[in-house]
Amino acid sequence: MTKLDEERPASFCVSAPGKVIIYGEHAAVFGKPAIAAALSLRAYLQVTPNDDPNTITLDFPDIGLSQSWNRHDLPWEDIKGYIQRSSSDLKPLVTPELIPEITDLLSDALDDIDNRMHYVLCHCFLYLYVHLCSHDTLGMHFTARSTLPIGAGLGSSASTAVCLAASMAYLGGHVERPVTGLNERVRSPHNKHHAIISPADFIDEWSFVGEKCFHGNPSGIDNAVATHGGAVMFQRTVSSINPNVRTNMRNFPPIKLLLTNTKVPRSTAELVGGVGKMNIEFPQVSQAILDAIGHLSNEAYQLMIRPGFAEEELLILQKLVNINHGLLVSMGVSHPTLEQIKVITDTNKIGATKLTGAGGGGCAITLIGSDVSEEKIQATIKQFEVHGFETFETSLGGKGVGLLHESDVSLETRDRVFSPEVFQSLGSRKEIENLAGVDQQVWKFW
Ligand SMILES: Nc1ncnc2c1ncn2[C@@H]1O[C@H](COP(=O)(O)OP(=O)(O)O)[C@@H](O)[C@H]1O
Ligand SMILES: C[C@@](O)(CCOP(=O)(O)O)CC(=O)O
Ligand SMILES: [Mg+2]
Repeated sequence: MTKLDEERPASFCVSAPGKVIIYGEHAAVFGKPAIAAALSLRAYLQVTPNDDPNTITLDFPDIGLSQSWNRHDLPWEDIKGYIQRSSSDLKPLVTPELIPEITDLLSDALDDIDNRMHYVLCHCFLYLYVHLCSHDTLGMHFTARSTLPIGAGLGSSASTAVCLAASMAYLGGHVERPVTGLNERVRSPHNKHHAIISPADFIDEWSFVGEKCFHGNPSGIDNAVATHGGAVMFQRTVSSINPNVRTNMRNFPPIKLLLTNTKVPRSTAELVGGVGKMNIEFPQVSQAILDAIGHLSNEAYQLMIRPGFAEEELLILQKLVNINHGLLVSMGVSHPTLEQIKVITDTNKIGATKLTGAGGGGCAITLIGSDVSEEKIQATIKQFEVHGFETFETSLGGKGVGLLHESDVSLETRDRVFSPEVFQSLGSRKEIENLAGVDQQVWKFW
């Protein structure tokens, strides 16, 4: 082995799922409980060494972004004084708000970016990079692909933030490689009473910072699901002292969901901002709506964990879906296309529909009735297609953040799996899943 080989950092890929919020979006931002589950649609981030170890390269073809920086041009010295570190192990600490001085110091590196979406992504990348990596981290090539629709309410921002946080936490030496395979149980459950944070919680915390870069005031539910996977009941703690409450729902009931994308673009930041305005304009009205959503999430949770979940529970869950949608409409976050989906599913009597995620376009979910025939569902999907809507087939409750290390991939396929060019050129969702996934069994999960 030559000296150069020894110094060459290893290639790896990280991946995190999107999510579907079943009850409680928007209210989650204000500390009300919400229920969400991981999707099988995921974001993938390939990280490979650059030929020039001084260059940091980003290729995010899903949004048409190619960007690079010389690592020596980042203002490491000026930023150093603003980064807070743990006194015990010197790991960087998340702060309740983004540090404006750091954002300001990064503005030179972002100067030449005039596309808003590119700017937000690059700011998020650099903000996490200067905290989690260092001047000495060799320049890598970060290439991202997602099988999730972007800006459609399925948490693409959070799964991207989780991939960025996980890759940098690993590069920066803050977390070890995961060791748990796809079908294995976590070998050494983290002791909650132990002072040291688990790798998954470290990634969760830093991806929350990434979500803040994407949309200002996130609740944390999306990045929690993208990190930990499965299905959760989540409640943000509005005081900064207590941690958020995240209850895993291991026995998530076998509910059948139809996930339909209106394909109307919208921005979570704007929709969350709109609800914030309503809260200031009509505080009592707004509070009553948010409280009502919190109550219905609690009711739904009790039903979902009831042993012997059956028809009776499903019917009540459907009623709660309808109430939840009505409350979201009253908050001004629906869209005529989402109402069209609701009219079609109600007319066809296939189930109860609500918007999911931030709304304003994006996706709706339909909780399908137990007696609805497959023919009826297919006829409804055809009707959606006429309106230009797209229906996704996806399963709920999958794995959270994972890592595929080059040493886990055979020598014959390694060059292909870790080639940025090949990764960027992949066409279909299946191609992305298969190449980045190789054999799914090889991935390890934190
Ligand atoms: N694959 C991706 N490549 C680059 N940026 C992405 C990707 N996925 C998500 N993003 C970022 O997330 C933003 C969308 O987030 P958001 O408005 O919260 O919608 P959602 O999270 O529902 O998809 C995009 O504008 C982009 O900045
Ligand atoms: C509206 C909200 O509840 C969910 C936003 O989800 P998405 O970005 O639309 O996938 C905001 C949040 O909880 O951070
Ligand atoms: Mg988002």
